[in-house]
Amino acid sequence: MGERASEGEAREWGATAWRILTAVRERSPLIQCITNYVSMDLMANTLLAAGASPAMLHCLQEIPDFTPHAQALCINVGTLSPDWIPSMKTAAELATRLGKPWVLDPVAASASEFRLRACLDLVQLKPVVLRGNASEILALSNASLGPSKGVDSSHRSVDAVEAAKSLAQGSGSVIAVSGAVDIITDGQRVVGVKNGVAMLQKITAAGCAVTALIAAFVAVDPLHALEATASALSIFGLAAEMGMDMARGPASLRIHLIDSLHGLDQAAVFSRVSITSMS
Ligand SMILES: Nc1ncnc2c1ncn2[C@@H]1O[C@H](COP(=O)(O)OP(=O)(O)O)[C@@H](O)[C@H]1O
Ligand SMILES: Cc1ncsc1CCOP(=O)(O)O
Ligand SMILES: [Mg+2]
Repeated sequence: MGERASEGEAREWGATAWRILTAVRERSPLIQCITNYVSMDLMANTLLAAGASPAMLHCLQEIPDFTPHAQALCINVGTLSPDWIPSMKTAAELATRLGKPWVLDPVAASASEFRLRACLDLVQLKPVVLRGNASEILALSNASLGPSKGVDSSHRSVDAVEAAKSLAQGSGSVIAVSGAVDIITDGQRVVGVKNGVAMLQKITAAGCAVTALIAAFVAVDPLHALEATASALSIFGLAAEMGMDMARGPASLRIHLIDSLHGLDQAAVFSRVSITSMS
């Protein structure tokens, strides 16, 4: 796989990421999040810092009234229990029926048969994008439980490229595998994102937060889900890189990441977005 971006390609990706971030800031899309208890705060603050409008609504009775008003939906199974599943499925079905993009985060998909089954059922409901770590993508692609470290990955993203392509081809979703290099594929094209810092792994719900950011980016550019996904991962990683310059550890990185995302300017995006075609 050739991974060197030409200068022209790098410039184009910078322009794409900036265009989509600007659209999020200008249009402030409403993002409905059905997400785990751990992630609610960081996810909502990440969306706000990017310019989007978060709503953490997961009550089944509210979905028919509320989901039609959202520009995108983010479903995350992190603290799953059986009573959450009807809300997730109803919202996903409604979003798909209304032509609204929805995004799935299959947290700890390989932790149990119950969770794996729920994630595979949700994949059937056609998320526009599915973002997980390498262990989660491998479990879904093989439809089997693997070695599980719970919510953290025990695999490298680069070792899940073929699994991601096969899952994308089987599901019709764009698949993103996060890690040191984020891999994004629609089953044909493969793109890599190098922005980010290793210390993100020490902030709980960093993955959940970037999945919600993907939902915001896809909300304003639903026809280019792969580009929107790569851009969101790159912008989040870049905010982390800039936040890291001021951070003293994971707790302060969490704060500086949000500040950097809020303040991100065109010069930084054009010069530091690192997205390359890998196929
Ligand atoms: N080793 C790393 N170096 C740089 N960025 C990383 C690294 N590992 C994860 N990230 C970034 O951290 C964020 C969360 O990814 P990840 O830790 O894989 O998700 P999860 O928390 O769901 O397991 C992503 O933006 C990803 O790019
Ligand atoms: C620790 C934990 N336990 C259940 S959900 C959750 C948060 C996981 O967040 P992420 O996948 O972004 O690390
Ligand atoms: Mg996760």
